[in-house]
Amino acid sequence: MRKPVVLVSADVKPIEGFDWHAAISSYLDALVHGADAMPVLLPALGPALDLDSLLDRVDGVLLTGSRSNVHPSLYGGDAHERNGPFDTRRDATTLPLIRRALARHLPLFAICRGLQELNVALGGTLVSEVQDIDGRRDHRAPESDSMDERFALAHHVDIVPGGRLAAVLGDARVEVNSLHRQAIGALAPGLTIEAQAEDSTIEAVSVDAHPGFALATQWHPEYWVGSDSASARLFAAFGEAARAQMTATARSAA
Ligand SMILES: N[C@@H](CCC(=O)NCCCC(=O)O)C(=O)O
Repeated sequence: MRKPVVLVSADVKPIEGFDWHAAISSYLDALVHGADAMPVLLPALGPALDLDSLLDRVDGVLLTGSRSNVHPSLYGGDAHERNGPFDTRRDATTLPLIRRALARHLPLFAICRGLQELNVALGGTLVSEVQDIDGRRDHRAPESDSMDERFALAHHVDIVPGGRLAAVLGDARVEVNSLHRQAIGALAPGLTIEAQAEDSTIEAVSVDAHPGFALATQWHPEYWVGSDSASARLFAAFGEAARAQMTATARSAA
């Protein structure tokens, strides 16, 4: 049976003297094994891309995390190098992609940097170096060469009762990993908070005008999708939404 196809954001990475367009395998593996969907990488080619030609052919969009930060010039922030590293080609690709995908009501799942891109794409802002803000915890990954240690569950988040995330995870507390220096500052118009950390950091949002799955998490459910129940439920729900999109598209084409 045909499986839904999900467009996955890519970073631009210098490797062996060339620019590569790349995504971490855990996101791709989570789509295949957690969402039963087929990932297709979207190169960060910015305005060279005809996004409608791509979005006509997919059933969902996944925005991955990245160590790079959304360029501060896109939300009136301090564009100093200390707020880097940056990936302006990714920014130039994902921000218009988000707006076009939402306009089409395509299922959208945004993770970490992806949540930050969603907030900026819709007119919100970010704060940098969250750990230096009074009253905030350190949300950065632990110093370690072990990815399991870097992505270890680090703190709990409180899910907003009755919200769209609660519909997937239930309205309790979930333990999440934490690998970020930035966070949502001013929430964009049209976004609703779905979960917060104890220090009030926004940890998940949904898109008000979207009729289906349009969720973003500051944490990384892709990493433990094979062993963590909340992670698995998120990717299963996203896969179900992409499958429904695929079916609806096929019906309208018939
Ligand atoms: N750069 C942003 C977003 C953080 C993010 O997406 N982290 C994923 C990469 C994790 C890692 O390998 O360190 C921020 O810092 O807020």
